[in-house]
Amino acid sequence: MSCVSRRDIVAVTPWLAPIVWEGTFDSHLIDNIYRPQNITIAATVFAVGKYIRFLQDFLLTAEQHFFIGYRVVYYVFTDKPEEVPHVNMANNRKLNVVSVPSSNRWQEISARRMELIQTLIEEKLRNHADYIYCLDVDSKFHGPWGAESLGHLVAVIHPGYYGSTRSKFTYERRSVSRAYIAEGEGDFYYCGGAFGGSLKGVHTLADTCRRNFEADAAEGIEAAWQEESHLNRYMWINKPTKVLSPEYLWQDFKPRTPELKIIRFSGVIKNYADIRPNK
Ligand SMILES: CC(=O)N[C@H]1[C@@H](OP(=O)(O)OP(=O)(O)OC[C@H]2O[C@@H](n3ccc(=O)[nH]c3=O)[C@H](O)[C@@H]2O)O[C@H](CO)[C@H](O)[C@@H]1O
Ligand SMILES: [Mn+2]
Repeated sequence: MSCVSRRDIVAVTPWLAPIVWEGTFDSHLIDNIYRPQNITIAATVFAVGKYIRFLQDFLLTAEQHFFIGYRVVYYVFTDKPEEVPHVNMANNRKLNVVSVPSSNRWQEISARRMELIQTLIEEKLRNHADYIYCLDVDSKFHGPWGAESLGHLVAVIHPGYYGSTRSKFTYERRSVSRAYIAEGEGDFYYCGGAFGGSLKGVHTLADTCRRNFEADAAEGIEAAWQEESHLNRYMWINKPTKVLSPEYLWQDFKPRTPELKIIRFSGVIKNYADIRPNK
């Protein structure tokens, strides 16, 4: 077995879900389990407004690293379907474009993803995909992201907070919000930029987050980090069955720490003033 044990990281949660780090799994063995199952992986990515500029690198690098050897279907949500770049793909991989309206607020674009993901699962994915990952477009793949990440409900630890104590997590702290997490509660701070799981697992997550987001909005409340706050609340109540380490969503501006043996996916450095409709 090629896997070596690691003593510098925690590889299991207190509810006994694996925390996936390089060196804790044998991808050959995992592929031997999943390849014969002939599964399809859906990946959603939103490229609305100026974020269309990130799509080409996202797709090119995904074609090098994301579930290579598996059937993959990308769903690109955009208001600029004519600007979706052409990227050559292996014949078991394809891309579908879904037209969506733009918005003047980036917060709304980001948050509305939950509703669109829910609808996609209901209307298009049932019987056509087994697992789904929902990913930020302003990011690139740098290393393999494969079947070791599969699970019913999968969350990624936010790279900004994996070494912090709970009191530093930027959860929604106002009890009026449905994303509220009280002081002293919460497990990890998860990122909104990458999550996934089985269709059923993600459908329930998206449906719940969307309802809570809308109920908040009807009362004039927007959680501190929009859908990311609602996702964190959801994952606190409904524990993820697999947790991915920050290898699965790093940030290019962050210096690498010794625990990080590989970067699989990472957010590019962006000039917010230049790309967001409102700042
Ligand atoms: C790494 C990470 O976890 N990032 C999260 C973080 O900030 P980020 O700064 O990463 O948010 P962001 O600006 O990347 O927006 C999230 C995503 O929404 C889409 N988008 C956004 C604006 C726009 O004009 N057009 C467009 O297409 C695009 O796919 C983008 O990747 O907090 C946000 C809170 O709302 C989301 O939870 C992000 O996922
Ligand atoms: Mn982002």
